[in-house]
Amino acid sequence: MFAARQISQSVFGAVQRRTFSATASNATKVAVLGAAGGIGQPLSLLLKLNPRVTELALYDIKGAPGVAADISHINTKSTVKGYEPSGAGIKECLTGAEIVLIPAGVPRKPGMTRDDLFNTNASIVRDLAKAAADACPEANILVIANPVNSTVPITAEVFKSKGVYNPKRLFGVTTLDVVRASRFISQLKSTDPATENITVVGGHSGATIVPLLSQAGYTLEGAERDEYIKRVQFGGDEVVQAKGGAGSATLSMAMAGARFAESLLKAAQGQSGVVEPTYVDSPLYKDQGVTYFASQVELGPNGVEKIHPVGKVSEFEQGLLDVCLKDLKSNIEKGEKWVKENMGN
Ligand SMILES: NC(=O)C1=CN([C@@H]2O[C@H](COP(=O)(O)OP(=O)(O)OC[C@H]3O[C@@H](n4cnc5c(N)ncnc54)[C@H](O)[C@@H]3O)[C@@H](O)[C@H]2O)C=CC1
Ligand SMILES: O=C([O-])CC(=O)C(=O)O
Repeated sequence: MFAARQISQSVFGAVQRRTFSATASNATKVAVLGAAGGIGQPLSLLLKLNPRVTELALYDIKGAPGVAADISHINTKSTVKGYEPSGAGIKECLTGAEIVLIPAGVPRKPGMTRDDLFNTNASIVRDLAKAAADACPEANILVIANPVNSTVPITAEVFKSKGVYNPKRLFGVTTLDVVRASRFISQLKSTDPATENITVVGGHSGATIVPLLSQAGYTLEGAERDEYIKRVQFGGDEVVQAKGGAGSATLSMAMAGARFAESLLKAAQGQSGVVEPTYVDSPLYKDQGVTYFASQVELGPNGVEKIHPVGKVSEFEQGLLDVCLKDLKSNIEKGEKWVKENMGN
């Protein structure tokens, strides 16, 4: 238990570290769909180290029992079980889950945009969302699979079609953008990255990722500003290039996913004031036809507790937001249109 506490403290961000408690008060089942993948494996590892998780259910079309057997030897209290499409399958994996993380889907190769993944990942997410809507309609669903701007609306439409949609329980995981924005500013300003917490709003691809440096009291100018914004917006591409065809960010994403899950668990277990930026069904720009938007969201026992407004932004940031909203609207509409035409059985 001591080791778990130390590792958890070192992997989660500043907000988590200030408030971290190692006491698991509730029985909490967490499911990972796509658990044998590049993100799924380290994410499952980090969840095994989280004392708030009491049962870990790992599903993949291949390899999950092996990952589960491996992780189950770690000396923390939670139980771990792997599931494949055959046998007990996804239904048993999901039944009773409080949190379902979905990193299942193909990653990018150099030269691709996240939207290029749509054709493959839309149907994967749709089918997993159907399984979750049937087996654990009240769970918190955390969508990691790209393109997040579209896969979240797809998930929502599936839940709506089954009459179990609760907008407070559906989250697009954009935590990695916050992690990057915080890390990259710390490199420019020589600060401790663990104490930075840059708000990032919008969505999760290129120009839809809008870091709000002004809200952290920072002003960058000229080329330095442009390079910073580009690095945050295209941080994913930096990793895709460096991996040279072997995939996209997995380890930093696992950390980001585990951080978001930890925030939800803390809020579910009664801690107040837990705030994370996340891409949710949001009223903020509905009047402009943008029905999902990432902003600071206070989490609570019912999922989304309060969606904070974007707040004061600089003129430059307003320009970024205008571009973001245009792209986001078309990403959302694409997902909704596709799933309505391809809902299947
Ligand atoms: N939201 C974010 O910030 C980020 C999202 N991503 C996205 O996460 C996704 C996964 O990335 P990686 O783990 O690197 O890919 P990966 O290819 O290493 O792993 C994906 C896993 O999903 C499994 N899978 C495929 N279809 C499935 C199905 N129907 N049911 C269950 N499992 C299924 C595969 O067998 C594989 O194990 C990609 O779409 C990627 O773009 C990646 C990084 C950051
Ligand atoms: O870039 C990608 O394709 C994976 C991703 O979403 C990220 O690293 O932010």
